Amino acid sequence: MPGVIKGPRTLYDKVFQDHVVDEKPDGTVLLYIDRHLVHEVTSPQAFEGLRNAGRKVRRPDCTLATTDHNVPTSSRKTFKNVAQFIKEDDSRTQCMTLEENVKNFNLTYFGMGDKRQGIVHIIGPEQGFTLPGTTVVCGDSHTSTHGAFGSLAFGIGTSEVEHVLATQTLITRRSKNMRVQVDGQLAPGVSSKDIILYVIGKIGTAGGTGAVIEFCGSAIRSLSMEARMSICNMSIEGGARAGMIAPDQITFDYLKDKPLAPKVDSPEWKKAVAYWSTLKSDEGASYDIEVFIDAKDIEPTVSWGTSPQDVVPISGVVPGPDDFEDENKKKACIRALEYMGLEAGTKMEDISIDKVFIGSCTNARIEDLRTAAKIVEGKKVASNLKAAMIVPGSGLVKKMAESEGLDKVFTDAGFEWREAGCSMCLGMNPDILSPKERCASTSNRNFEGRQGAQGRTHLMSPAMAAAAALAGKLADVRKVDNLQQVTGKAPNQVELEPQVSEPESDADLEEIMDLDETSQGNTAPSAAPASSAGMPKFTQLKGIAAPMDRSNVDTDAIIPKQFLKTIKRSGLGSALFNQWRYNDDGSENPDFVLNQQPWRDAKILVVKGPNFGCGSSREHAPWALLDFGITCIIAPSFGDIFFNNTFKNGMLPLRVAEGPALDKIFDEAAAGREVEVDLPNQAIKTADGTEITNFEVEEFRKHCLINGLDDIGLTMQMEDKISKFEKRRTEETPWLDGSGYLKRNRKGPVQVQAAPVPKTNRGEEKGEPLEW
Ligand SMILES: CC(C)[C@H](C(=O)O)[C@@H](O)C(=O)O
Ligand code: SF4
Repeated sequence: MPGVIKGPRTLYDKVFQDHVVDEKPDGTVLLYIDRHLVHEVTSPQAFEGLRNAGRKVRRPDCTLATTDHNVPTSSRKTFKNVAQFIKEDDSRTQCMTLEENVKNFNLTYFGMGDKRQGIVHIIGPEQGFTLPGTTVVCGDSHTSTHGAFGSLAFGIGTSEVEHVLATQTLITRRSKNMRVQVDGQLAPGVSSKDIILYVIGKIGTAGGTGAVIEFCGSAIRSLSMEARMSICNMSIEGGARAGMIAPDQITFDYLKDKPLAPKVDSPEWKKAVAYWSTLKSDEGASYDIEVFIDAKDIEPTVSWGTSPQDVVPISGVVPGPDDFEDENKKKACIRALEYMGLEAGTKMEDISIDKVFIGSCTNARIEDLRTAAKIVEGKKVASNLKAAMIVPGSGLVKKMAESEGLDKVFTDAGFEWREAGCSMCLGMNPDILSPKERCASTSNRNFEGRQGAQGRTHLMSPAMAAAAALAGKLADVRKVDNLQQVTGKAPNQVELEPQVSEPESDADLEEIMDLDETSQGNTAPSAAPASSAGMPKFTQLKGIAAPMDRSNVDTDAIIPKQFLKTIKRSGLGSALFNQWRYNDDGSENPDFVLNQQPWRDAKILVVKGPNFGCGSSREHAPWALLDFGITCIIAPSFGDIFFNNTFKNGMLPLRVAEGPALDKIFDEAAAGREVEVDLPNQAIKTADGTEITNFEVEEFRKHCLINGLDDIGLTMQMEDKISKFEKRRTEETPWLDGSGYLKRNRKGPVQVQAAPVPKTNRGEEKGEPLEW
C-alpha cells in the first residue's frame, strides 16, 4: 500500500496507520476518526448541511458536545436556561442552535447547566473521552491539546466537521514527522508553557507547517499530563497539524477512573494498557525535521509582539527591527511594536499591564490554578490593575479548586473568580480588553485584536501571570519569594487530580446532564433540499489580483471573532480583514488594498509573506474571502487547516515559493493587471496568456475542484470499507465503542447504522465515477 512505512515507525506513523480505512495511489487517505468534539461556533453550518442532505450523525456514541466560546463567565446562580441567561443575541442564538442540534441528532452534550461543561479541550481529557492511540478531531485548532495522550488530534474546519458527523472519517494525507526533543531538568520557575513558548520562538509559527510534532526527551517525560497538554495545545502556534507525546505510566495513571476510560483492572483496561504501551516511536525511526533543546536554556518566557513566535526571556528587552535579518521579520517587527505600543530596548520587566487573565484551554486546569494560587496566596494584586480574572477550564476544575479553597485564595488576593468558558482568550463573550489595554495572559494567541479590538496581549505561564498580577507589570516569577513551590514538575512531583466518577444512577445522570425528554433521537429533522451544498467548479480563473505584502496573516485578522457568531456561511465579505479595512469610526481605511480600485474587484489574492491563514480553524476565513469575491490565494505557504478549508469551498490556495515567479505575480497584481490561474494545466499566467509559473496541486483535490464534487457524498460510497473498519475496531479496541454515558444500558457493541447514500449526491448526479 502506498505510504505504508517499512522499518522503524514513529508514534505518528503508528497511530495514523491504525486508522487508515482506504488509501489511494496518490496518497489520499480516508482516515477513521474515533473521537469527535463539537462546540457551538464551528458546528451550526455542519448540522445544517447534514439536515439539508437528509443525513444522520454516524456515531453519536463517539461524539461529545459542549458550549464554551460564547458563554458568559459571570455567576450562574440564576441560570435557568441559555435562552434566559445569554444576553447577546448572536451568542445566544449560537448556543441555542447547538442545543437544538444535539437534541435532534441525539448527541451527548454538556450544557451550561451541567457541571461537566467547559472548554472543549479541557473536558475531553477530563472525561477520559480522549484516549491514547485514538484519532481525535474538533472544529477547533487547539484540538492538538489531546495529542498529549499519544492520540492523533487535530483541528478541522466546519465542512470537515460535517464530513466527520456524516461518515466518522476524514479525507486527508500523511503529514511530515517532526521531533522536538527537550532534555534535562527545568529550572525553578520554568514550566511547560515556557517550554512551548521557547520552542515556538525557535522554530517560528511556520516551523511545523505540514508536520506532526512529537515532543520527547527527559524534560517532557517528567511532566504531568496537564503540563503535557499545555505543550501539545500550542503545537498549532508552531504551525504543526498536531503535537503528540508517547503515553506512559503518567498517562495511564491520569486515566484511571476517568468516566469514559475502561474500568481500572478490568480485562478491557489491561488490554488497553497493553496496546497503549506499544505507542512509542521505534528505535531508529526517522523524522523529516528534528529540533534538540536543552531544558536549562529555557527561562520564564513572555511574548512581546503580535505573533506567538515573538518571545523573549523575561530578563530580556523588547527587540527592534535591527535584531532580525529577514526582511519580512523586520517589517513584522515594526508593525508589532506599533500595535503593542512598545519601544525597542525596553526591559520586559518594565512593561506595566492593565489586566491579568488566567484561563484558556492552554492553562486553566487544576494544576495551573494551584500554581497561580501558591504565588498569590496571602498577597494582593497591584492597585494599577483594572481586572484580574481566574477562569477555570471546566465546571469540574472549578468545583475541585473550590474544594481546595483556591477560590478563596484568589478572591482574597483581589482576583475575580469566574465560571468556565473560553472567556478573554478570544472574547466572543463579554470578557474583552478595551482598546490599548495590556494583558498578562495564560492563553495561546497574541494576534492583533485577539482579546478585544486593539487590545495588547502578552503570553506567559500561570506562574508568570500570577507574578505579573502582584507586580502590576510583567514580572519575573523567579523573584517572587515563595517561588520554591513553583517549579518544573519532576516525576515525583506530579500531582494527580481527584477523580471524577461516572454517575451512578439515571437520576444522577439527569441531574448533571440537563437531559430533556424532548430529545428526539438521531434523526435528520427536516425534509430539506435533497443534497448538501456542493462545491462550485473551479477550472480557469482570470481576474484582478490584490497584492498583500504581509507574513503570518492569521485567520483572526482575516475575520475577527465577533463575526464568528453567525450560524450561516454567507454574508461575511464585508467583515473580511475587518481591522485593517476599517477605521475606528467604521469608515473605510483608504490605505488598505481592498478599499482601492481596481482591487475592490479582486478575484485573486497574492501574498508575499509566508504562512497565510495560520492560527484558528475558523472556516469563516475562506467564507469571508469567497463572499468578497476572492477564490484563489497565492502565497509561499499556508496554515494547514486554512489550506484544507479553502478546498472544501471550491477555492484554490496555491503555494508559490518566494522568488522571481512570486515577485512577478505580485508585480502584475500591484500594477492592477489581471492574472490568470489555469487549474487543468496547473499554470499561472499574465493577462496576455504568458506563463509565469507552474504549480503543484494534489490530484484528488484537483479532481474535486474541476468537477465540483462533494466529498461527503464520495466518502459515503465507501460504506463497505468504513463498516469493515468499524467491525475490526470493535474487536480490537472495544473500549472505544459507545461513550460510557450511552453504554451503560447497552448490550453488546454499539449498533452502527450507516446512513444511506442520498440519491442526489453530486457525484451521481453528474455521472462521476464512484471511486474517489
Ligand atoms: C472558534 C474556533 C474556530 C477557534 C479556533 O479554531 O482556534 C477558537 O477556538 C480560537 O481559539 O480562535
Ligand atoms: S484557544 Fe481560547 S478560544 Fe480557542 S478553544 Fe482554547 S480557550 Fe477557547
